[in-house]
Amino acid sequence: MPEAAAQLAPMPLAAATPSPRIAIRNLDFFYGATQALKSVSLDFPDRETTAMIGPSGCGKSTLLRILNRMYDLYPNQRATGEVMLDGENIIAPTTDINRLRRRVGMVFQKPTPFPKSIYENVAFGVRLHERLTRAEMDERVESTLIRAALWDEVKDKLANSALALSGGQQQRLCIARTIAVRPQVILLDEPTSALDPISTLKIEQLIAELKRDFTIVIVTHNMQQAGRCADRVAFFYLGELVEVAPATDMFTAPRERRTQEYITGRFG
Ligand SMILES: Nc1ncnc2c1ncn2[C@@H]1O[C@H](COP(=O)(O)OP(=O)(O)OP(=O)(O)O)[C@@H](O)[C@H]1O
Repeated sequence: MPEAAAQLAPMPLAAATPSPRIAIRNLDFFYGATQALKSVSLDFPDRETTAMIGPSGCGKSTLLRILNRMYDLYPNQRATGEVMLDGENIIAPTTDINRLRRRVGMVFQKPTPFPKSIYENVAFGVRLHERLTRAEMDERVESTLIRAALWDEVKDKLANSALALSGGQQQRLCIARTIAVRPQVILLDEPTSALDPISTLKIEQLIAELKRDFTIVIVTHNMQQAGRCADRVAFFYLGELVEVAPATDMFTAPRERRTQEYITGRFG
């Protein structure tokens, strides 16, 4: 092919690789003078679950908190580099934080339902962003609770306090509250560490179900959980991303010695 024609020929498509919903490039993060993340570059593909693992203090939660600009609440915390969400650098000062937090929802380690009714827990965030009729809101609450695998357990007590639910039910309600506003990305910070094994299994099943519609990023200390839930696993050590790989490869044939030592329990 002549050179000019070759330049015009379409690039071959990487069909097997889904496009990243979030693309991080050269991300540094500082708590005052302490650098907690060092030149991290990492993609979070759409409709996949990525687990972040690594020993305590390696920067997993810091990275999660960057993705919805939680660090903005603290004046001495600072991120530099690029965190592109659908082409927009969300760490730029011009980012609309309210809009970002609607697009990127977060579920915390301990279930944190509002001290309100089950219905209100789901409806509250929706009201901040949308004007729905009563019937539309009823429909949103029901469909969301179905999606969060909680409807059958709560449909007859929607007016009851969310605080009367079990820990596992409360965490599913927190997931419902997050997905009710229709985000693109769901961040989960050790979402089952306060739960019993059966509740943990239900949340893991729910995560597997939700990834059909969302980009999911989960921080977990539990390697089995990462293996069960995640399509891809990213291993961090001392603020650096050591390697990222499909979950099956990461746990059977890690490329880096530090990853191998960590997943075989030699440190952390
Ligand atoms: N508010 C803070 N002020 C100063 N340093 C902090 C703050 N929060 C975290 N750090 C430091 O930043 C580094 C990364 O912490 P981070 O909480 O992100 O780690 P982690 O991998 O999530 O740990 P863990 O698994 O224990 O939750 C650690 O060295 C920690 O001491």
